[in-house]
Amino acid sequence: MRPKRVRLIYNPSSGREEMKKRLPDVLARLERGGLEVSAHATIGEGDATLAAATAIEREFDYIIAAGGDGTLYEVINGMAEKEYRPPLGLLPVGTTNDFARALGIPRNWEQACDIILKQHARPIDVGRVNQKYFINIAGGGSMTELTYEVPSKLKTVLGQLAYYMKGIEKLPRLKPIELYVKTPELELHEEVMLFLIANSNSVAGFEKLSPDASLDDGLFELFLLKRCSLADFIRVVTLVLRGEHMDDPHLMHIRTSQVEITSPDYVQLNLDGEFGGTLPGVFTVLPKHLQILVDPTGQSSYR
Ligand SMILES: Nc1ncnc2c1ncn2[C@@H]1O[C@H](COP(=O)(O)OP(=O)(O)OP(=O)(O)O)[C@@H](O)[C@H]1O
Repeated sequence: MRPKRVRLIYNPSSGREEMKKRLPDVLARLERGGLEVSAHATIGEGDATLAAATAIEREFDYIIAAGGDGTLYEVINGMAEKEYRPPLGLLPVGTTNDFARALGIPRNWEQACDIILKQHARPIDVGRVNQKYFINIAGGGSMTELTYEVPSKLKTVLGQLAYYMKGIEKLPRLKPIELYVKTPELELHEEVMLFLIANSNSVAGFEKLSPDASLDDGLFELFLLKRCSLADFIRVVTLVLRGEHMDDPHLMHIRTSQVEITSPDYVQLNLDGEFGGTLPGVFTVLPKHLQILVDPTGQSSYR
Protein backbone atom coordinates (compact mmCIF):
# COMPACT_ATOMS: atom_id res chain seq x y z
CA MET A 1 0.00 0.00 0.00
CA ARG A 2 1.33 3.43 -0.89
CA PRO A 3 1.96 5.79 2.00
CA LYS A 4 -0.69 8.42 2.70
CA ARG A 5 0.14 11.84 1.23
CA VAL A 6 -0.18 14.66 3.68
CA ARG A 7 -0.23 18.45 3.23
CA LEU A 8 1.06 20.23 6.33
CA ILE A 9 -0.20 23.82 6.34
CA TYR A 10 1.64 25.76 9.03
CA ASN A 11 1.63 29.33 10.22
CA PRO A 12 5.23 30.30 11.05
CA SER A 13 3.99 33.26 13.15
CA SER A 14 1.62 31.25 15.37
CA GLY A 15 2.08 31.35 19.11
CA ARG A 16 5.75 31.74 19.92
CA GLU A 17 6.77 30.94 16.34
CA GLU A 18 7.29 27.30 17.31
CA MET A 19 6.81 25.85 13.83
CA LYS A 20 9.75 27.90 12.53
CA LYS A 21 12.16 25.87 14.62
CA ARG A 22 10.20 22.61 14.74
CA LEU A 23 9.42 22.04 11.07
CA PRO A 24 12.31 19.61 10.35
CA ASP A 25 11.52 17.60 13.49
CA VAL A 26 7.79 17.49 12.69
CA LEU A 27 8.46 16.34 9.11
CA ALA A 28 10.94 13.71 10.30
CA ARG A 29 8.56 12.31 12.93
CA LEU A 30 5.61 12.08 10.53
CA GLU A 31 7.77 10.53 7.78
CA ARG A 32 9.23 7.99 10.22
CA GLY A 33 5.66 7.14 11.16
CA GLY A 34 4.91 6.21 7.53
CA LEU A 35 3.35 9.37 6.08
CA GLU A 36 4.64 11.23 3.03
CA VAL A 37 4.53 14.88 3.97
CA SER A 38 4.96 18.13 2.12
CA ALA A 39 4.62 21.52 3.77
CA HIS A 40 3.17 24.93 3.00
CA ALA A 41 4.15 27.94 5.13
CA THR A 42 1.39 30.54 5.22
CA ILE A 43 2.39 34.07 4.34
CA GLY A 44 -0.54 36.06 5.71
CA GLU A 45 -4.28 36.41 5.91
CA GLY A 46 -6.31 34.01 3.79
CA ASP A 47 -3.32 31.98 2.66
CA ALA A 48 -4.22 28.92 4.74
CA THR A 49 -7.67 28.90 3.08
CA LEU A 50 -6.11 28.86 -0.39
CA ALA A 51 -3.56 26.26 0.65
CA ALA A 52 -6.28 23.95 2.00
CA ALA A 53 -8.39 24.33 -1.15
CA THR A 54 -5.33 23.56 -3.30
CA ALA A 55 -4.45 20.52 -1.17
CA ILE A 56 -7.95 19.17 -1.81
CA GLU A 57 -7.67 19.75 -5.55
CA ARG A 58 -4.38 17.84 -5.46
CA GLU A 59 -6.18 15.01 -3.64
CA PHE A 60 -3.98 14.80 -0.56
CA ASP A 61 -5.10 12.05 1.81
CA TYR A 62 -4.80 14.24 4.91
CA ILE A 63 -4.39 17.90 5.69
CA ILE A 64 -2.66 19.07 8.86
CA ALA A 65 -3.27 22.55 10.26
CA ALA A 66 -0.35 23.71 12.40
CA GLY A 67 -1.09 26.97 14.17
CA GLY A 68 -3.71 28.48 16.43
CA ASP A 69 -7.47 28.74 16.11
CA GLY A 70 -7.02 31.41 13.42
CA THR A 71 -5.09 29.05 11.16
CA LEU A 72 -7.59 26.27 11.80
CA TYR A 73 -10.44 28.65 10.91
CA GLU A 74 -8.79 29.52 7.61
CA VAL A 75 -8.07 25.87 6.80
CA ILE A 76 -11.64 24.70 7.42
CA ASN A 77 -12.89 27.57 5.28
CA GLY A 78 -10.82 26.19 2.43
CA MET A 79 -12.26 22.72 2.96
CA ALA A 80 -15.90 23.06 3.98
CA GLU A 81 -17.43 23.68 0.55
CA LYS A 82 -15.53 20.93 -1.22
CA GLU A 83 -17.08 17.60 -2.02
CA TYR A 84 -13.91 15.68 -1.11
CA ARG A 85 -12.86 16.62 2.42
CA PRO A 86 -9.84 14.65 3.65
CA PRO A 87 -9.39 14.09 7.37
CA LEU A 88 -7.71 16.98 9.17
CA GLY A 89 -4.92 16.65 11.73
CA LEU A 90 -4.05 19.40 14.22
CA LEU A 91 -0.76 20.65 15.63
CA PRO A 92 -1.95 23.22 18.18
CA VAL A 93 1.00 25.60 18.30
CA GLY A 94 -1.00 28.84 18.54
CA THR A 95 -1.63 31.24 21.37
CA THR A 96 -5.21 30.02 21.62
CA ASN A 97 -6.06 26.49 20.58
CA ASP A 98 -9.60 26.14 21.84
CA PHE A 99 -10.63 23.50 19.37
CA ALA A 100 -7.59 21.28 20.04
CA ARG A 101 -8.38 21.65 23.72
CA ALA A 102 -11.96 20.51 23.11
CA LEU A 103 -10.67 17.44 21.27
CA GLY A 104 -7.93 16.61 23.79
CA ILE A 105 -5.09 17.16 21.33
CA PRO A 106 -1.85 17.89 23.23
CA ARG A 107 0.15 21.09 22.76
CA ASN A 108 3.30 19.01 22.81
CA TRP A 109 4.23 18.63 19.13
CA GLU A 110 5.59 15.08 19.49
CA GLN A 111 2.42 13.83 21.15
CA ALA A 112 0.25 15.69 18.64
CA CYS A 113 2.21 14.09 15.76
CA ASP A 114 1.76 10.65 17.32
CA ILE A 115 -2.01 11.16 17.42
CA ILE A 116 -2.01 12.06 13.72
CA LEU A 117 0.04 8.92 13.02
CA LYS A 118 -2.73 6.77 14.53
CA GLN A 119 -4.91 7.95 11.61
CA HIS A 120 -8.14 7.75 13.57
CA ALA A 121 -10.75 10.15 12.20
CA ARG A 122 -13.67 11.50 14.21
CA PRO A 123 -16.56 13.26 12.44
CA ILE A 124 -17.46 16.65 13.85
CA ASP A 125 -20.10 19.28 13.18
CA VAL A 126 -19.24 22.50 11.37
CA GLY A 127 -21.16 25.78 11.64
CA ARG A 128 -21.99 27.92 8.63
CA VAL A 129 -23.05 31.55 8.51
CA ASN A 130 -23.24 33.74 5.40
CA GLN A 131 -20.95 31.42 3.38
CA LYS A 132 -18.32 31.33 6.14
CA TYR A 133 -17.60 28.32 8.31
CA PHE A 134 -16.63 27.92 11.96
CA ILE A 135 -15.74 24.91 13.97
CA ASN A 136 -15.72 26.16 17.54
CA ILE A 137 -17.67 29.33 18.24
CA ALA A 138 -19.48 32.24 16.69
CA GLY A 139 -20.40 35.35 18.60
CA GLY A 140 -21.22 39.01 18.55
CA GLY A 141 -21.59 41.93 20.95
CA SER A 142 -19.49 43.23 23.84
CA MET A 143 -16.12 41.56 24.32
CA THR A 144 -16.47 39.26 21.32
CA GLU A 145 -14.49 41.68 19.10
CA LEU A 146 -11.50 41.33 21.38
CA THR A 147 -9.89 38.27 19.93
CA TYR A 148 -9.31 39.62 16.45
CA GLU A 149 -8.39 43.11 17.55
CA VAL A 150 -5.15 41.98 19.15
CA PRO A 151 -2.55 42.19 16.39
CA SER A 152 -0.65 39.00 15.62
CA LYS A 153 2.76 40.48 16.52
CA LEU A 154 1.50 41.59 19.90
CA LYS A 155 0.09 38.13 20.50
CA THR A 156 3.43 36.50 19.74
CA VAL A 157 5.27 38.72 22.19
CA LEU A 158 2.76 38.69 24.99
CA GLY A 159 0.93 35.45 24.43
CA GLN A 160 -2.25 35.02 26.36
CA LEU A 161 -1.63 38.14 28.42
CA ALA A 162 -2.47 40.33 25.43
CA TYR A 163 -6.06 39.15 25.56
CA TYR A 164 -6.51 40.10 29.16
CA MET A 165 -4.94 43.51 28.69
CA LYS A 166 -7.20 44.27 25.77
CA GLY A 167 -10.14 43.01 27.80
CA ILE A 168 -9.53 45.38 30.66
CA GLU A 169 -9.12 48.28 28.27
CA LYS A 170 -12.47 47.49 26.66
CA LEU A 171 -14.62 46.86 29.70
CA PRO A 172 -16.01 50.36 30.26
CA ARG A 173 -17.32 50.41 26.69
CA LEU A 174 -19.89 47.65 27.20
CA LYS A 175 -23.00 48.43 25.23
CA PRO A 176 -26.11 46.30 24.67
CA ILE A 177 -27.29 45.28 21.21
CA GLU A 178 -30.87 44.63 20.10
CA LEU A 179 -31.39 41.19 18.59
CA TYR A 180 -34.18 39.36 16.80
CA VAL A 181 -33.54 35.65 17.23
CA LYS A 182 -35.43 32.97 15.32
CA THR A 183 -34.93 29.22 15.61
CA PRO A 184 -37.20 26.41 14.34
CA GLU A 185 -38.50 26.26 17.92
CA LEU A 186 -38.84 29.88 19.02
CA GLU A 187 -38.67 33.57 18.22
CA LEU A 188 -37.51 36.31 20.55
CA HIS A 189 -36.60 39.96 20.66
CA GLU A 190 -34.10 40.88 23.34
CA GLU A 191 -31.47 43.43 24.28
CA VAL A 192 -28.27 41.53 24.98
CA MET A 193 -24.68 42.24 25.90
CA LEU A 194 -23.44 39.43 23.70
CA PHE A 195 -24.45 36.20 22.05
CA LEU A 196 -22.38 33.06 21.60
CA ILE A 197 -23.08 30.06 19.40
CA ALA A 198 -20.87 27.21 20.56
CA ASN A 199 -20.17 23.95 18.82
CA SER A 200 -17.59 22.67 21.28
CA ASN A 201 -17.23 23.10 25.03
CA SER A 202 -14.05 25.12 24.94
CA VAL A 203 -14.20 28.83 24.33
CA ALA A 204 -11.23 31.15 24.87
CA GLY A 205 -10.26 29.26 27.99
CA PHE A 206 -13.85 29.23 29.25
CA GLU A 207 -13.96 25.43 29.25
CA LYS A 208 -17.00 25.32 31.45
CA LEU A 209 -19.24 27.51 29.26
CA SER A 210 -21.15 24.60 27.74
CA PRO A 211 -20.06 21.42 29.49
CA ASP A 212 -22.69 19.35 27.70
CA ALA A 213 -21.87 20.56 24.20
CA SER A 214 -21.24 17.67 21.88
CA LEU A 215 -19.11 18.06 18.78
CA ASP A 216 -21.24 15.77 16.67
CA ASP A 217 -24.87 16.01 17.79
CA GLY A 218 -25.98 18.32 14.99
CA LEU A 219 -26.80 21.07 17.51
CA PHE A 220 -25.45 24.46 18.55
CA GLU A 221 -25.50 25.79 22.09
CA LEU A 222 -26.79 29.36 21.83
CA PHE A 223 -26.12 31.65 24.79
CA LEU A 224 -27.60 35.13 25.16
CA LEU A 225 -26.38 37.36 27.97
CA LYS A 226 -29.25 39.79 28.57
CA ARG A 227 -28.74 43.52 29.02
CA CYS A 228 -27.12 44.07 32.41
CA SER A 229 -24.83 46.36 34.40
CA LEU A 230 -21.06 46.14 34.27
CA ALA A 231 -21.13 44.60 37.75
CA ASP A 232 -23.56 41.88 36.58
CA PHE A 233 -21.50 41.32 33.44
CA ILE A 234 -18.39 40.65 35.53
CA ARG A 235 -20.40 38.49 37.94
CA VAL A 236 -21.80 36.32 35.13
CA VAL A 237 -18.36 35.94 33.51
CA THR A 238 -16.99 34.83 36.89
CA LEU A 239 -19.84 32.30 37.21
CA VAL A 240 -19.06 31.02 33.70
CA LEU A 241 -15.41 30.52 34.64
CA ARG A 242 -16.57 28.38 37.56
CA GLY A 243 -19.21 26.56 35.51
CA GLU A 244 -21.99 27.86 37.78
CA HIS A 245 -23.83 30.04 35.27
CA MET A 246 -26.51 27.73 33.91
CA ASP A 247 -29.24 28.93 36.27
CA ASP A 248 -28.37 32.63 36.13
CA PRO A 249 -31.40 34.72 35.10
CA HIS A 250 -29.22 36.96 32.90
CA LEU A 251 -28.15 34.07 30.72
CA MET A 252 -30.41 32.32 28.22
CA HIS A 253 -29.39 28.94 26.84
CA ILE A 254 -31.00 27.43 23.74
CA ARG A 255 -30.02 24.25 21.93
CA THR A 256 -30.81 24.33 18.22
CA SER A 257 -29.65 23.27 14.77
CA GLN A 258 -30.33 26.61 13.12
CA VAL A 259 -30.70 30.20 14.23
CA GLU A 260 -31.36 33.39 12.33
CA ILE A 261 -30.14 36.56 14.05
CA THR A 262 -30.86 40.08 12.87
CA SER A 263 -30.26 43.42 14.52
CA PRO A 264 -30.91 47.10 13.81
CA ASP A 265 -27.44 47.71 15.32
CA TYR A 266 -24.08 47.28 13.62
CA VAL A 267 -22.90 43.94 15.00
CA GLN A 268 -19.62 42.38 13.96
CA LEU A 269 -19.35 38.60 13.99
CA ASN A 270 -16.52 36.76 15.60
CA LEU A 271 -16.00 33.31 14.06
CA ASP A 272 -13.45 31.15 15.87
CA GLY A 273 -11.66 34.31 17.01
CA GLU A 274 -11.52 35.91 13.55
CA PHE A 275 -13.59 38.71 12.07
CA GLY A 276 -16.45 37.06 10.16
CA GLY A 277 -18.51 39.90 8.69
CA THR A 278 -21.60 41.43 10.29
CA LEU A 279 -25.21 40.57 11.17
CA PRO A 280 -27.72 39.59 9.84
CA GLY A 281 -26.83 35.92 9.68
CA VAL A 282 -28.39 32.48 9.46
CA PHE A 283 -26.30 30.05 11.50
CA THR A 284 -26.67 26.43 10.41
CA VAL A 285 -25.07 23.23 11.71
CA LEU A 286 -23.58 20.95 9.08
CA PRO A 287 -23.64 17.65 10.98
CA LYS A 288 -20.40 15.62 10.92
CA HIS A 289 -19.12 17.70 8.04
CA LEU A 290 -15.39 17.30 8.75
CA GLN A 291 -13.25 14.46 10.05
CA ILE A 292 -10.57 15.31 12.60
CA LEU A 293 -7.68 12.99 13.49
CA VAL A 294 -7.93 12.34 17.22
CA ASP A 295 -6.64 9.94 19.86
CA PRO A 296 -8.63 6.69 19.37
CA THR A 297 -8.42 5.93 23.10
CA GLY A 298 -9.86 9.34 24.00
CA GLN A 299 -7.32 9.53 26.83
CA SER A 300 -5.02 12.27 25.63
CA SER A 301 -5.56 15.82 26.79
CA TYR A 302 -4.53 19.34 25.84
CA ARG A 303 -1.79 20.28 28.30
N1 LIG B 1 3.52 34.30 7.81
C1 LIG B 1 2.62 34.99 8.56
N2 LIG B 1 3.00 36.08 9.25
C2 LIG B 1 2.12 36.77 10.01
N3 LIG B 1 0.82 36.42 10.16
C3 LIG B 1 0.39 35.32 9.50
C4 LIG B 1 1.26 34.54 8.67
N4 LIG B 1 0.55 33.53 8.15
C5 LIG B 1 -0.71 33.66 8.62
N5 LIG B 1 -0.83 34.73 9.43
C6 LIG B 1 -2.00 35.20 10.17
O1 LIG B 1 -2.01 34.61 11.47
C7 LIG B 1 -3.35 34.54 11.96
C8 LIG B 1 -3.66 33.24 12.63
O2 LIG B 1 -2.82 33.03 13.69
P1 LIG B 1 -2.95 31.69 14.54
O3 LIG B 1 -4.30 31.54 15.07
O4 LIG B 1 -2.42 30.54 13.80
O5 LIG B 1 -1.90 31.99 15.66
P2 LIG B 1 -2.05 32.52 17.12
O6 LIG B 1 -0.76 33.15 17.44
O7 LIG B 1 -2.47 31.43 18.01
O8 LIG B 1 -3.24 33.52 17.10
P3 LIG B 1 -4.74 33.18 17.65
O9 LIG B 1 -4.63 32.12 18.66
O10 LIG B 1 -5.21 34.44 18.21
O11 LIG B 1 -5.58 32.74 16.50
C9 LIG B 1 -4.25 34.75 10.76
O12 LIG B 1 -4.91 35.97 10.92
C10 LIG B 1 -3.31 34.79 9.57
O13 LIG B 1 -3.74 35.70 8.61
